[in-house]
Amino acid sequence: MKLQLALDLVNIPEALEVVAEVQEHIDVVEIGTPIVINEGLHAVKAIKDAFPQLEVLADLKVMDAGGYEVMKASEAGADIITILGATTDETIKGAVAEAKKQGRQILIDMINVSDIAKRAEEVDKLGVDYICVHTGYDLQAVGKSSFEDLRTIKSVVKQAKTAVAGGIKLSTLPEVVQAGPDLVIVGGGITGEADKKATAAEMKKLISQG
Ligand SMILES: O=C([C@H](O)CO)[C@H](O)[C@H](O)COP(=O)(O)O
Repeated sequence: MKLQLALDLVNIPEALEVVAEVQEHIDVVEIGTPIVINEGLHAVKAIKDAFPQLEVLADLKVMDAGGYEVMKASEAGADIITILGATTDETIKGAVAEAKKQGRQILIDMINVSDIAKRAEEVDKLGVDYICVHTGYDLQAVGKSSFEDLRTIKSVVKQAKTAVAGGIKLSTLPEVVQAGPDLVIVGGGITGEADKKATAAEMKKLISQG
């Protein structure tokens, strides 16, 4: 089980500072959608250049032009690129083909997919690397979480690795770890803490024990 730090509400210098603080306790750094919108793929390159030992995920949430977007993110140094589960199979197939060519991985973000079990079974057959259940900021704000959806994908996905994101904190991590995802994604649960390093270390410890 790996720990991914999601960086969303920072610029490139702030992102570099946070990763420097917690780098020994994380496996993957996510350049979140807001950073990509604000800074472009330069943010992916800046983190990969500074921390080549860490995997970098570009959270592009691609909805169209799958092959092209994966090619550009790969050029910037992304190891993993996100594609929306809500898009067409054609977009996902294009992304998977390009990722294989470039030696990169595809994570399917199931945000706002209504029938999680059905769509997870479908995308699992398209050769994707990860299927991720995700409660976005706007639904977190009205009290939703992804824990039930994680159990759902764990019961239907046969090929891909599973991931979970959305509002995970140190206090809720044990429940997540118990469900056994391959990748746990945490943003505000680390970046919102006064001692980011200690929080990431404690999370990594819980994950290693799980
Ligand atoms: O993907 C994300 C969100 O849609 C904003 O881009 C976040 O990276 C993801 O939700 C993890 O962050 P937290 O919810 O703060 O843990």
